[in-house]
Amino acid sequence: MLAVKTQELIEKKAVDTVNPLVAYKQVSKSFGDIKVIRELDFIVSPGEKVAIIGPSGSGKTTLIRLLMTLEEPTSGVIEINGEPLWHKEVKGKLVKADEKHLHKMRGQIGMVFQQFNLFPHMTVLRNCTEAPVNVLGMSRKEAEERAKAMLTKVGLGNKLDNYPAQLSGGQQQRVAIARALVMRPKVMLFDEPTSALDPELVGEVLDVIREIAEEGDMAMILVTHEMEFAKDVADRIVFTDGGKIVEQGPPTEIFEKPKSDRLQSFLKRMKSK
Ligand SMILES: Nc1ncnc2c1ncn2[C@@H]1O[C@H](COP(=O)(O)OP(=O)(O)OP(=O)(O)O)[C@@H](O)[C@H]1O
Repeated sequence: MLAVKTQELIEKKAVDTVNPLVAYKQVSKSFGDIKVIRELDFIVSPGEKVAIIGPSGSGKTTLIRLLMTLEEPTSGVIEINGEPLWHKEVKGKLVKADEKHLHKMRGQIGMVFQQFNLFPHMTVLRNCTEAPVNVLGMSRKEAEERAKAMLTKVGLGNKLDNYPAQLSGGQQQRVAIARALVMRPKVMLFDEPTSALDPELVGEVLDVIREIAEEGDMAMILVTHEMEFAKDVADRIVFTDGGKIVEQGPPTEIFEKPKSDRLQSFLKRMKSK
């Protein structure tokens, strides 16, 4: 049986929106004694593009690792399309989810990390077909067709048979983006996707992300230190500090009329960098 609080949170409607794609309800995450995320409520609508900004250590990466099921909340509930990520119903009772449930939920999410995490011994094409074949059960033929289309979309249709080591960092990150897209996720998570790149390679990766964002239907949650990019791409900017959302709103409000002292001084520091 679940704790009463968890049960109540699952039953509680997410604030502010009728059918959120993603809902964090009172989510906290601690590592030992350190509370990194604090009773956080956060929603993302279908197709919405959200950029998360905030000082180093404010919990941005942890926030999206929780959705990717790479971390488990210490308390609170996360839902995708109204279905709890870490809990499932068995015979009318909510219980802790098993690996099968997590696997199914994870199938709706794509993630692109700072490091590209490609398999070095596999070709570019193979890197993009392993998960759809092994995780989604897609036929290899369909996976290859879809992978080729996604690799072409990110400008790498001519690199199918190359190995990661033969590509630049920017190209490797574009493979990682194509690999996530092949899975047809409902939401794509980007964790500082350009921070491991040489400065001259940042633009090509941002351009690809921008293009995907403009296509529209997939939601995106993007952790970034690139303020101009966040302004361009996001429908909403979320400013986190101390494991909480301090302020959020459309880019024009957040960047041009920041309300809180903490956001004002963060933006000042970012400008002077
Ligand atoms: N697995 C872990 N074990 C212990 N502490 C962790 C772990 N993961 C994160 N932390 C701590 O949690 C805090 C928040 O980390 P997180 O990476 O989420 O912040 P961030 O806002 O993404 O930072 P940055 O902008 O520097 O990437 C940091 O103090 C970090 O050291």
